[in-house]
Amino acid sequence: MSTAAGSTADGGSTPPVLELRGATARFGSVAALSSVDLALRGGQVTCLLGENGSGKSTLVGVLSGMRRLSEGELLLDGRPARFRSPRQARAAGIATVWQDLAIAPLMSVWRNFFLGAEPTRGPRPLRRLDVARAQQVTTTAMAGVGVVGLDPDQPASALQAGERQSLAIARALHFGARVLVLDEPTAPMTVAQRALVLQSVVAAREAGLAVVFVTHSPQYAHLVGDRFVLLGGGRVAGDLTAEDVDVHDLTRLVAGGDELSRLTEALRSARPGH
Ligand SMILES: Nc1ncnc2c1ncn2[C@@H]1O[C@H](COP(=O)(O)OP(=O)(O)OP(=O)(O)O)[C@@H](O)[C@H]1O
Repeated sequence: MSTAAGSTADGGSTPPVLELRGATARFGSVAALSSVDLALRGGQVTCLLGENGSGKSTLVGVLSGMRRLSEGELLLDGRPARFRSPRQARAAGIATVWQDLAIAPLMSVWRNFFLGAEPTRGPRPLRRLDVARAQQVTTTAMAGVGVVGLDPDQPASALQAGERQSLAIARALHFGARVLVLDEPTAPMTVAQRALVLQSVVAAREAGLAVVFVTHSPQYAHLVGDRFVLLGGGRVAGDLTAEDVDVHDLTRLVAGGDELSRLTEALRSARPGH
């Protein structure tokens, strides 16, 4: 439970890449998020857990440029940032893998990987697509997140759910994202497919990205998470590190909000520097 000297209450010693301070997002009179503080650091997997309606999707929307804050701020590298669209967030290095991830099913896997950013070769007026290189880059990038032996030329519709997520994560890594926001699909996945997704999450952490993993499963969260942020009613109901809780405790805490708030408070006051 102890933290290294100089570390902060959320378990990190490096400055956050992306941070929310007092983030509030309203839909009319409903506050989907209320005064949320969240610091996301490179090389750390932050799992976002909470019941249906607790504000997870709204938080993902805020981080990814889909939703504006009603109050509070979003900081990128310590400076206030305002994303007017997902495109702007992407350009700032925030890659989001949506629950209902869209792919172009009839296009090949490598086409889906590059989506308009394909490598070219030859001098300018005659420049053409470097298909062989695009295929090789796709194969290597997919192997990097644990999908080996893939035919990059097959239609993307042949990919299974977990492989599609891996494709999006491999893409984010290849194109230099600094933050990966992964909104886990609610549709059932086989254990093997889920394992692939978790492997991709680990690959992203190892590449130094700040990863936000939104999941309904404390068990899967505990396998890869460094930190667990539990939302309840749009507020942060718990903020724990992997050192604070084992998987059994985490499962129990996700199911019982009151106990969780008490534990989080107790841990916070026990941490050095508090
Ligand atoms: N477009 C909207 N208009 C009005 N209220 C909304 C809208 N989107 C979300 N809300 C409300 O905001 C709150 C948080 O919803 P949100 O979808 O962020 O939760 P969630 O944790 O992602 O839930 P789920 O796990 O079901 O996706 C809920 O009370 C929800 O009803």
